[in-house]
Amino acid sequence: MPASPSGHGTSRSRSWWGWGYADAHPDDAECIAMGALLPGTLARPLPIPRVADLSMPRPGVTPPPALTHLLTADPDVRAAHAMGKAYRDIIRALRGRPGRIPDLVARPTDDREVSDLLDWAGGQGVAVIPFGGGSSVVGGVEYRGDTHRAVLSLDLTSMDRVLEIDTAGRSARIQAGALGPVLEEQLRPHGVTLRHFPQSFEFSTLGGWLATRAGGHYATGRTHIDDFVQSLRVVTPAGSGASWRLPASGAGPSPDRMFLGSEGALGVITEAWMRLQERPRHRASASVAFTGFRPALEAVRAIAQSDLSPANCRLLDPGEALLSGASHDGSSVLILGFESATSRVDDRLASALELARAHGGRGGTPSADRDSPADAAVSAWRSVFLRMPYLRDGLARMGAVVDTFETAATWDRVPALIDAVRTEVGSAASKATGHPATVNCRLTHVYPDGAAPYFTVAVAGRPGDEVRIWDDIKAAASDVLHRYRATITHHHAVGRDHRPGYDLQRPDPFALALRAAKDALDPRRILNPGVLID
Ligand SMILES: Cc1cc2nc3c(=O)[nH]c(=O)nc-3n(C[C@H](O)[C@H](O)[C@H](O)COP(=O)(O)OP(=O)(O)OC[C@H]3O[C@@H](n4cnc5c(N)ncnc54)[C@H](O)[C@@H]3O)c2cc1C
Repeated sequence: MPASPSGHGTSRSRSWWGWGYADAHPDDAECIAMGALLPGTLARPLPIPRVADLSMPRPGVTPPPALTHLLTADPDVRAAHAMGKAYRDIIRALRGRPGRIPDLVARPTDDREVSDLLDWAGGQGVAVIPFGGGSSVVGGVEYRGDTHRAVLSLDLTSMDRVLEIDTAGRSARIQAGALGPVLEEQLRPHGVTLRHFPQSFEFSTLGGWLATRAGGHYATGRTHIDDFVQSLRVVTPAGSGASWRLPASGAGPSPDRMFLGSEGALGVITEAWMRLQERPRHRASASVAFTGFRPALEAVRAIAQSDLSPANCRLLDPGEALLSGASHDGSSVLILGFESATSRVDDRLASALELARAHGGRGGTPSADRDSPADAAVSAWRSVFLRMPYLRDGLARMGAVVDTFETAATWDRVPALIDAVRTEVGSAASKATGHPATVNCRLTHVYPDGAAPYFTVAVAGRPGDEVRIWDDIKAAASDVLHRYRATITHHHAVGRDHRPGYDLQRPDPFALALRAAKDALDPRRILNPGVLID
């Protein structure tokens, strides 16, 4: 059995403690070079942690013979399922203090087996943590309680098939444990795609996307996975069921809406009918530089409020632009991209560039209408974007405190919100560490009525104190978001880390209804305890 969830058809092994493939992590020399850019970091990287060094108690529960073929207590597998992939998780693993390690990991292959595992766990007082790719960045896949007899990580990645394709209706029935590439590989021969590409695409699953309401690469329009859902099948401790496949329905509150974003606390999503698209044949992209960030925000608002609907409309502030190599002269950079399966997109790009220039944007030579961008800033940004999680882990090895958080707010609040986050989070980070901190911002998704700013914080930590420092930084960030009535998360989900912010954000009657749903569907409180509702 591999050391971590599927390497999806490759022989490469996944890192149990860090992002992605173990062989893709920066080596010591690269870590040291990165650390030199952040004053106060360590002289040498922390060693790569070893599972053999973890203290791992024996499983606190013995499964019945009928289920043993689905379960493993292999230490490598247990360690790989102990946490998600936030900075908080990476540094705890590096320090040899991961969260509570699950007693057992189960890999069911169908609904019946999921249901049998839930029945057994309910009878034994075992907490069940649904686990897709384990890419949660909000403490969504770890157990932090002490009221359950044992913890079972329910890994869905053996349920990874595209079961049916409805070509006429352009939709497919897909098992929830399919990792992004596994799912797309099965759709490709049919000329269709789900075309949902979160940054974590390679190592996250359809079920995880649905359970967290993930945000994909579309910057406008269909930004969240919700927009592609036709129906869901869910197994709960109280029974299983599927919603009808419908193109749209006005029949009362949507059953799918109850499980989208339910983060494994109400049931296990086992499959979904998903709306597909033809593969795009026409693409065009360009970047535009701005001297000031405010005019750039205005340009983005104008584009978001037009009917141009760019697939990519990422605004990078000067720090982000520098980090990704998109600019070296202190400019903010707007990356624009258009795509279509049916018609050329050059005119739409030209119109967006016109709007950007009307707000002071410079440059913006459109690429040819093809896949690889001609624009150097667009290319630079794309390659750093995909490598970024590996670099973050390298910086963590150098003792840096470095992670991201994201939000969304209406346009009337966006500029002041971004300023307040930069100032207040930057000063909280410096205060907590005694080192200068950087807080960079980009807009990942934009809407006619608002935008989703995404922040990256980097500061040298104090050895051994990194988790507390990050928690202080996150608390300062949550305070600002709450004050500006900006959501605690636009797409990273709530998990355990965002519970306080989520509790403040949701209306009381809704909390009552959620608690009632939890009572009805999970009466023994075994599913992902501590997430969304107690
Ligand atoms: C480097 C990096 C980049 C990221 N980029 C993005 C991004 O671009 N957009 C974005 O939205 N998020 C992003 N994330 C966050 C994360 O990838 C998403 O939350 C993703 O949707 C999680 O999918 P997963 O399969 O890994 O789920 P997991 O991490 O395994 O689980 C996430 C949550 O869903 C629950 N769950 C998982 N599967 C099921 C199921 N079948 N039924 C019920 N509950 C289930 C879990 O219990 C947990 O609460 C990123 C994370 C990292 C580390």
